[in-house]
Amino acid sequence: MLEIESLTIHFRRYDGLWRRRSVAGLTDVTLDVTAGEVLAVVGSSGAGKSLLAHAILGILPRNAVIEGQIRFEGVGLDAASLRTLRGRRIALVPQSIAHLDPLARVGDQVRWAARRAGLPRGRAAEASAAALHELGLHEGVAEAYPHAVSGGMARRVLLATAMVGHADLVIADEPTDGLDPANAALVLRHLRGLADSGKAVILVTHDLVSALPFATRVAVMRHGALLGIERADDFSADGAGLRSPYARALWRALPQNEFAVPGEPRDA
Ligand SMILES: Nc1ncnc2c1ncn2[C@@H]1O[C@H](COP(=O)(O)OP(=O)(O)OP(=O)(O)O)[C@@H](O)[C@H]1O
Ligand code: NI
Repeated sequence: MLEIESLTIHFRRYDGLWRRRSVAGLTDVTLDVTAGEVLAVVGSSGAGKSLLAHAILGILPRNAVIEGQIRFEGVGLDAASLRTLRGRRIALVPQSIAHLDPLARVGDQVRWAARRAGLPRGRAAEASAAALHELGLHEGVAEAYPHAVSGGMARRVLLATAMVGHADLVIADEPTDGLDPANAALVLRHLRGLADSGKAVILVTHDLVSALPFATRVAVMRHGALLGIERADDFSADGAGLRSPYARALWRALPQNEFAVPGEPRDA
């Protein structure tokens, strides 16, 4: 469904008045996402995960210089194609709950997302109520302003705005940040459900362990580069099935795995 080929992003910056400098963001990232799968994109802070998400949606800042190809169902993504795809066939769950409009009731915001996705007025109201309900948010929540809902609820509202238009590709940027384990699992179950119903999901997260039960494949990023794409199932036992040495090291270093590595000293 989505193909990214040799995506490189850098940022132009001015040092003082005259000197221009270029700061690397992403380097030569190639990956694809197919219908029916959850691709988890993992990496520590600053790895470039959000940049990747924003590049797909075409919402990078003006000083970003982009090279490479991004194709959605074979069509190159550019400003024109994105205008029709964004919010309709490709949806974003943004990383920060600050992206809710503080001056609008949350139910209205979900309804607007449905309208933007092309649903007629009546259907949009219905779909928005259904999406909120499905995520365990009762009717009172729809009437509330963002400041009056908890962080966990706000996260689910953001997920509802992305789900309501039945986009084919949902990009969720840290959708479980700040959620307790039960709510995090609820959100991840929903994303998995989208994939199981034939959509494609990109799940950006720094929490590999929580994502694994719901992911099909895992793309491991570090310092703006893609270090490998692994099958989620290969993150098991001592990780011998993992192809990238970094992914293997990452897996073996997890606290719960420290005894699972046969024949290796624990502090190696
Ligand atoms: N507008 C910009 N100008 C210059 N550099 C930027 C800009 N936006 C992002 N970067 C840099 O790109 C790198 C990757 O940032 P990104 O937000 O993608 O990281 P991330 O993996 O999403 O991290 P986190 O887990 O903290 O959200 C960072 O080093 C960041 O400073
Ligand atoms: Ni991020």
